[in-house]
Amino acid sequence: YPNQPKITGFKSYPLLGTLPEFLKNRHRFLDWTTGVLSATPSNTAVFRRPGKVHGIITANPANVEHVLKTNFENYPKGTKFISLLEDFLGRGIFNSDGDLWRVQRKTASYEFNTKSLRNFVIDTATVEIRTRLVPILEKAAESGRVLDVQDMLERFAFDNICKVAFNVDPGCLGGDGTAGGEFMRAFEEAATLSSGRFMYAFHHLYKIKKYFNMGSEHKLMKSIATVHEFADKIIKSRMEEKSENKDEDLLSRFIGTDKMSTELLRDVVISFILAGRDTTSSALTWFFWVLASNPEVEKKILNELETIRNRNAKRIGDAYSFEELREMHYLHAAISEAMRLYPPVPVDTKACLNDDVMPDGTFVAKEWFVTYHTYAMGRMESIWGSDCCEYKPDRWLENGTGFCRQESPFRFPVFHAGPRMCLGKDMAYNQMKSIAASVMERFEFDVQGDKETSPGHLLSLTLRMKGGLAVKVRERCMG
Ligand code: HEM
Repeated sequence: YPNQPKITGFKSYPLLGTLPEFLKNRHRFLDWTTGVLSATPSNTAVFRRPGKVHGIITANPANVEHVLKTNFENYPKGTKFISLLEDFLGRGIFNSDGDLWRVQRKTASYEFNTKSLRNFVIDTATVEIRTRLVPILEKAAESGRVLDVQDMLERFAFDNICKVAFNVDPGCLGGDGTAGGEFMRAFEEAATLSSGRFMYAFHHLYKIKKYFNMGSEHKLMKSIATVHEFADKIIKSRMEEKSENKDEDLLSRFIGTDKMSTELLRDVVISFILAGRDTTSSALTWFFWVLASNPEVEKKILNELETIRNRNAKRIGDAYSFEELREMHYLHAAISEAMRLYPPVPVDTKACLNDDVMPDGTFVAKEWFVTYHTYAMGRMESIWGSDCCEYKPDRWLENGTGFCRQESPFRFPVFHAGPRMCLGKDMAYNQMKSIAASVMERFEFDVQGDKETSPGHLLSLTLRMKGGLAVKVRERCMG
C-alpha cells in the first residue's frame, strides 16, 4: 500500500505483524491502544496480524464521521462480526445489515419516538426504584453491610429492560428471582462468552471448539439454549393472546406490525435486552465511582435537585416526571462526563466493503476491519484539550445558561452516530437520571477502597468494573 502513511502506531514484527504486541497487551487492551493512538499524528493506527487480516483503529472524529455517516454503506457490521454473535443474537437489529436491519430499524424508530413508550419506560423505572432499589438501600444503610452497586444496578437494568422488551418481570433485584435469575445468569454468560470470541488470536479457533462442543463453546451453547427457551415461551403465549393484547412493551408493538416470524421476534427481543441491559448499569457504576472523589460535583447535583423540588413543591422520594428529568442539566452533564471517560461501549467495529481512503489519508482495503475507539476518544487531547483526563462536568455546560450542550456524536460517539445511532439514548438518560436523582437525594455512598486510582475493568461487550463497586450506604441527612 504505497500511499499508506509510514507511521503504523503499533509495533509490528516481520511475519507476525502486531500479534505479539496484541498478546502481550490483550489484558489491558483499552489503555494500550489509547496510548498508541494518542501518540500517532492523526490518532489512527494500522493493525497487522499474520496472514491477510488487517484493520485500523481510529480515534479521529473526521474518520468516525466518514465511517458512521458519510460512507455508511461501505461500513456494515460485516459477516465476521455477525457470525460471531449469530448463535446468540440471530439476526436481530443489533446483529444485521442491509434490508433486514432497515426493516427492524424503521419499526423500532417509530416506536421509540412515541410518547406512550417513553411514559411506559419512565413509569417502569419509577416503580422499580420505589419498590426495589430504595428498600434495598434502606436495608443496607440499616445493617451497615457492604453493597455491590454494580451488581445492584445490573439487576435493576435487567428487570427493567425485560419489562420494557416483553413485559416480563424476572425479579432479579429484590424478588426471589427463581426463574428470572436463571434467565439473567444464562443471558450474562451468553453475552460474555460470545464477546470472548472476538479476543481469539486466531479467528477460527472458536469454530473448532464449537464443532467439538468443547470448553467455553459448550457452556455458550447451553446458556443460549436457556435464553432462547425462556424467550420462546413468552413470545408463543403472547402471540396466542394477540387479539386482546394492549401491552405497551416492545414485543407487543413488534407483533402488532404482523411482519415478523417467531424466530425474528425472538432475535429482536434479545437484541433489545442486550442493548439495554449492561449499558446503563455500566454508566452509572462509573458515575458513582467518580463522584466519590468529586464531592463538589455531588453538591451541585444535590442543589439542582433541591431547586427542582422546591419549584414544583415536591418532597424527597416523590417520583420525577419527564419534564423534571429534562430540567436536570447539571446531572445530565455529570453523567455525560462520566461516560466520556468510561463509555459503556468502549470500542465498536465495522467491516470495509470496498477499498477506501479515510479523511486523514489512511488507506483501508476491502475486508479490513475498522474500529472506532470511543474510550480513547474521551482521552484525546486533540478533542478535549489538555485537561482531557480530568472529570469536569462544567465542560458540558453552555456558557451563561447552565444548559447542557449537545456534543457532536462524531467527537463523542458514546451512543454511536449516523443512521445506526443508538435508539435508546433518551430512554437511557431518563432512566439514569431518575435512578441517580432518587438515590443521591436519600443516600450517601461511602466507596470502599482506593477512591483515586481507577479500578480495573472487565471487557465484555460493555465496560464493567472489575470486582464491582463496593460501598457502605448511609441515609443522607438533609439539613
Ligand atoms: C448508557 C446507555 C447506552 C449506551 C452508551 C448505548 C450505546 C449504544 C451504541 C454504541 C450502539 C451502537 C452499537 C453497534 O452498532 O455496534 C447502540 C445501539 C443500539 N442501542 Fe444503545 N446504548 C445505551 C442504552 C440503550 C438502551 C436503554 C436501549 C433500549 C433498549 C438501547 C437500544 C439500542 C439499539 C436498539 C441499538 C441498535 C441500533 C441499530 O443498530 O440500528 N440502547 N447503543
